[in-house]
Amino acid sequence: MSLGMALPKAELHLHIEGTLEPELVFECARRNGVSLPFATVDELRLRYVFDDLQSFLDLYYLAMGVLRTARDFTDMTDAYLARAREQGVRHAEIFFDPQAHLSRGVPLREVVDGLTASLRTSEQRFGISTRLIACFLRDQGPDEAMATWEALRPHLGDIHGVGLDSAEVGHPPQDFAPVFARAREAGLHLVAHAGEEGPADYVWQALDVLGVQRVDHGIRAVEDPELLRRLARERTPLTVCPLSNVRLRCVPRLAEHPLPRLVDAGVLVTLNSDDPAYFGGYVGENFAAVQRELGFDDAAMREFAANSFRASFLPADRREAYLAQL
Ligand code: HPA
Ligand SMILES: [Zn+2]
Repeated sequence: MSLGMALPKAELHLHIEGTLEPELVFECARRNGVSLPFATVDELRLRYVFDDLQSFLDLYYLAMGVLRTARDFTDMTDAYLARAREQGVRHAEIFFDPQAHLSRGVPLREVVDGLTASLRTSEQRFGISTRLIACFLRDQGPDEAMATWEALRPHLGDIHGVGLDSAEVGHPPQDFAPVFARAREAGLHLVAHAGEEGPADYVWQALDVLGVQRVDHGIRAVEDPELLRRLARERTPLTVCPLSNVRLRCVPRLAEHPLPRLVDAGVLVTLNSDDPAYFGGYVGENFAAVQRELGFDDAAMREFAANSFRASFLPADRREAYLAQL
């Protein structure tokens, strides 16, 4: 097994709905009586070629339409944890998209119960500690985000943070200042996707207006030297997803990924899979691809793994215990 696969690591940028493999899409469709616009698993897999973020999101929201019951969410999460364990994951901070299910008439109780039924015993079964982060769909606007926040309130015992995802361009972080302020007052951790397809200015807004503790993606920060200095000085982590960036054509090829420039600027970078069922690899495969294509040495790969624990929302003593394993 390659070093990248074997290294103990935390995964901090993982959409649980993006772990839905085609086989489970068909299994859930069958048991829920949902009809699909593809005949076979292979036909679905052939669609996994994307021009940009939106073309991916169209298929991502379509496929997750088969998730109807708590059991579906439990099975999907169990399958992710089993795959993640094989790739060295010891801790996972997992995103889910409440609005993508509420809008289809699936009660939030069903979603959260299904996810937590798996996560509650993830340490015993898979040796993976977990946290759950609810993301607002930025393209559905700030009012719907606030309504979603209200719907989430009865579930806050199971939710550790909020994030911001979906179609980025034209939906700047600053629009979501009120709902992030509520989450902050409730003591939640704050993250946001910014600088994936959107400009470096969205990263500034995520930091200054939303007050996020980590930036998801953030790769377009390389276009702004002042922003790089800020991220490095404040040790604000970026959760970079290399295979995702190539598949969604944010970066033409892995060999041209801005990762080395981010590292050289002193930014605390982590490596993650984003939507591994769709982007050709789980987190260990992202580590392996980065080492192969960008020529990082073993010490640099260990540093990415160490960063994943440093950037986690675990308490300091648990972070230190994980770091001691590296
Ligand atoms: O990479 C992503 N970007 C934005 N929204 C998303 N939702 C799932 N994956 C993504
Ligand atoms: Zn993402």
